[in-house]
Amino acid sequence: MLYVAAAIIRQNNKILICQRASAGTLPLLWEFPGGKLEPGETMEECIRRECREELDIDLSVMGVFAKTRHFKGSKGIEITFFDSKIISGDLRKKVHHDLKWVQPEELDNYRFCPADEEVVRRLRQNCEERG
Ligand SMILES: Nc1nc2c([nH]c(=O)n2[C@H]2C[C@H](O)[C@@H](COP(=O)(O)OP(=O)(O)OP(=O)(O)O)O2)c(=O)[nH]1
Repeated sequence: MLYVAAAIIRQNNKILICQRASAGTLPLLWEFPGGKLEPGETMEECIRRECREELDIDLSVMGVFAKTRHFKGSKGIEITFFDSKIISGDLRKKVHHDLKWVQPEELDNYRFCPADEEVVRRLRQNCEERG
């Protein structure tokens, strides 16, 4: 199982989404910022490290929004999505192809990694329920 932490970062009713690089795994698909857990760190440490490394921002982690598992053949990925806020830093695109702040109802316009589909659906539903 591959363990990944990802951040749901909200600001002014928008959510930060990131487009993966054109080279490498899942090219140009959209994702929530984050990455793979390294030995010896907690999931919270992982998400804060990845956001510092990839976006130059410091996060405050509020809680777990969702934990999902996705399988492709025998390979499994478990992603812990954290509700988070930016506490310092100016967002900078260091490794991604593109970054965007989008409203939940706009999420459908972007092609996300297959493992993110459930969370995208939940984010959309939450906004519909609030009307
Ligand atoms: N950060 C992030 N990764 C995701 C999401 N959905 C999803 O399937 N992934 C996958 C893509 C990667 O295989 C892995 C995260 O790895 P990473 O970001 O640290 O490293 P990477 O792009 O170099 O990944 P890889 O090429 O080694 O697979 O999780 C998501 O929403 N956010």
